[in-house]
Amino acid sequence: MEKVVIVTGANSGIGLALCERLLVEDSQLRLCLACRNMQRAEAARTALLTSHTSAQVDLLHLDVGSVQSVLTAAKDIKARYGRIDFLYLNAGIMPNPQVDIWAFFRGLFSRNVINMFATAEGLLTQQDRLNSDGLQEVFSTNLFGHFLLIRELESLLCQPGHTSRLVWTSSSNARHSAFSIEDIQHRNGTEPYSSSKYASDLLSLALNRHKNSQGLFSSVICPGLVMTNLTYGILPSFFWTLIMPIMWLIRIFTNTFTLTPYNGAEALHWLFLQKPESLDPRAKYHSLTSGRGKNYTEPRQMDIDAEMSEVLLSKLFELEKVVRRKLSERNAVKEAHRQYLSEVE
Ligand SMILES: NC(=O)C1=CN([C@@H]2O[C@H](COP(=O)(O)OP(=O)(O)OC[C@H]3O[C@@H](n4cnc5c(N)ncnc54)[C@H](OP(=O)(O)O)[C@@H]3O)[C@@H](O)[C@H]2O)C=CC1
Ligand SMILES: CC(C)CCC[C@@H](C)[C@H]1CC[C@H]2C3=C(CC[C@]12C)[C@@]1(C)CCC(=O)[C@@H](C)[C@@H]1CC3
Repeated sequence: MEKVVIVTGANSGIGLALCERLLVEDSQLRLCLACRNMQRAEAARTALLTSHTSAQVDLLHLDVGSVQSVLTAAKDIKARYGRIDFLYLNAGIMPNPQVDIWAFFRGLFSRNVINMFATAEGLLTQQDRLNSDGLQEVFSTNLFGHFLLIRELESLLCQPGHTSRLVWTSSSNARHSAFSIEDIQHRNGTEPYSSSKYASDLLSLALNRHKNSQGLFSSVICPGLVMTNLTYGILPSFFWTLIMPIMWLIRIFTNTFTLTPYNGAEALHWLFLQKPESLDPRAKYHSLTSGRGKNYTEPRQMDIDAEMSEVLLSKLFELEKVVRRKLSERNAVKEAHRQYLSEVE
């Protein structure tokens, strides 16, 4: 039977490259591009169908940063598909990034230079804001929207006799010190991206502990540094093009500069081919590219703590309750308003 694969944030960058690679791997796939921007999603679908004319590529509207959109999309998925084989939780944002130039030059002449290029530790901050659900936007997009989606799809993801897989596009920028269990949304810090990615690493561990027995397996990957809209938000694309020879040079010292979306999707593609029982729930799977341009995947142990992952999970359940209650109150007010208008008209 054909596999059902859903990819969030599939209209560009690593998500789109993954879709292309998956169709090369298995042309019988039922591939669903779950995207916020439908115009870009349509363009991505057209591009995929140009090289895979008989492929089944569906589109689904999903804004992971909106609770209402996640609930509607999940309903749609349940109506369309009888099963889910892979759910790639790839959509992500890094708004208003700022590079600390002085820290960069200090790092350049320190012993920590390779780690700095691989993780951007101490180099990057972002400015976050509240979204219309009253949640921090980065937390909501990179983590909570995906969590809610999983919760809504539990009946499909945990079917007896069937294995389903979750794959998170995390980052080597995920850092314990950027995350606080007292402030899971990162309201009070300047590294919401790092915090949200660390939270996805924790959540994946907790999901494995609770859901493996029901046939649901979760993994996290880091695609390395890839030239996409996300990185063009850090430095303009012409600048990246200008320093490309330097980037190729750096690749000799660190294999984390994967640079192209195709290379960055390596670990996502590799996981598609693995048996879930053979995977380590405490490992992050890194897409790596050698100086000679060879792609490979390498597991590296994550700095995560099981106890903290349990606390995070219970906090997410709490927040889910609050968010659902707020949404139903908001919808009730909207409905009352609609009824009032229809009566006075
Ligand atoms: N590029 C890099 O170096 C690295 C990237 N990553 C991660 O890889 C993932 C993919 O990013 P990348 O390909 O680089 O960047 P892109 O900006 O190209 O892709 C991000 C995708 O996420 C989508 N997206 C953003 N917000 C939402 C939302 N609210 N709802 C639905 N979709 C949304 C975007 O859609 P839209 O067109 O609507 O904006 C886009 O399709 C992210 O999770 C990122 O954090 C991790 C490590 C390194
Ligand atoms: C290489 C150039 C001469 C100078 C570039 C300096 C910085 C802008 C980059 C150095 C390390 C990079 C990096 C990321 C962004 C750009 C840098 C800070 C990421 C944080 C992008 C998103 C991720 O998730 C990480 C895996 C990247 C880690 C490295």
